[in-house]
Amino acid sequence: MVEKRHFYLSDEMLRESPSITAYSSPSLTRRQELADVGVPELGVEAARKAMSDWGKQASDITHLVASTSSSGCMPGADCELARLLGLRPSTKRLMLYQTGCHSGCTALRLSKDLAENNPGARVLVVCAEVCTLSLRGPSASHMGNLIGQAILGDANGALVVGCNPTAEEHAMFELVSACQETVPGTEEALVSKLREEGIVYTLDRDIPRHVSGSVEWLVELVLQEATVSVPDLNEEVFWVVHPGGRGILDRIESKLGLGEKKLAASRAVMRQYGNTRCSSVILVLEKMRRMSE
Ligand SMILES: CC(C)(COP(=O)(O)OP(=O)(O)OC[C@H]1O[C@@H](n2cnc3c(N)ncnc32)[C@H](O)[C@@H]1OP(=O)(O)O)[C@@H](O)C(=O)NCCC(=O)NCCSC(=O)CC(=O)O
Repeated sequence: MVEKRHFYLSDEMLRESPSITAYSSPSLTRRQELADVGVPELGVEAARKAMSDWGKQASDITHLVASTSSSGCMPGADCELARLLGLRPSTKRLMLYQTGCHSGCTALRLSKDLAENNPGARVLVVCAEVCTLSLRGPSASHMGNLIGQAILGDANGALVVGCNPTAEEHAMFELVSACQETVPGTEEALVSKLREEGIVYTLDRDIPRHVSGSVEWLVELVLQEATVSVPDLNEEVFWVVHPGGRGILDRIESKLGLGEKKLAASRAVMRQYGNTRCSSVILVLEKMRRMSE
């Protein structure tokens, strides 16, 4: 289902750093050097587009929530993003490192709380991913790694979150409610470890089954928390689902009995970019927005 992916790492960079394309070779320093530059460099492009869409100035941003699983350093990518964007030094920054694919939703959830609890706040959310820490060659004994190498790609997404839009602001989505649930017994399903050879992750073959096994009660819970009644999950509901993998989307669709067009935005992003971890959800929101237009 993945037809195209985009990578920050060029052929030249890979040839210069063969330790990155080996399955296991000490390479953390080189990987981190590339991520130190790549994450803010690409994140800033997404942020500039989101801010120009929003139509206001960098000085109007009060908070910055940045997320990536591609790096880890201090001062963090948030600091460099703020500098490159010309945000005010008093901008309140929050950096989310190594929080995985669900971090796009985590960033949205946090930005909602920040916007609702700080009158006039305008929160810039930047989700930036480059595969510099996790790209590696195959190993016959590590299928979960190979699956990840086959579906993950690089992409960056950004948006501005606030409450009570002014006359010049045009809100595109409303964050009605946000929640997080930990599904018991899935702690070992997706594991990512930072080692001398970079990030080594393992995707369990049962991930699609775990997701589809809990999606019904999770959707019920979300609707309950949002105090929204949805008699038919196909009617008047738009679905923005993290494109984790084709198997995951297929199983969610069949478990919830969704019509084939309901996950079209997620499938389009999967086709054009692959699974881009925390930025995926912003890409799907953007796709949904364009499809709705
Ligand atoms: C990769 C796929 C598209 C392949 O789908 P297919 O229908 O082509 O094939 P399939 O599922 O039947 O799998 C083919 C064979 O590979 C095996 N297989 C599949 N996944 C495996 C894994 N992770 N580890 C070991 N083996 C695996 C299957 O058991 C099967 O073996 P046999 O033939 O012996 O039966 C799908 O399996 C999928 O979407 N998987 C989920 C990918 C995933 O984990 N995404 C989450 C990414 S992380 C993320 O999004 C969050 C984060 O990072 O935080």
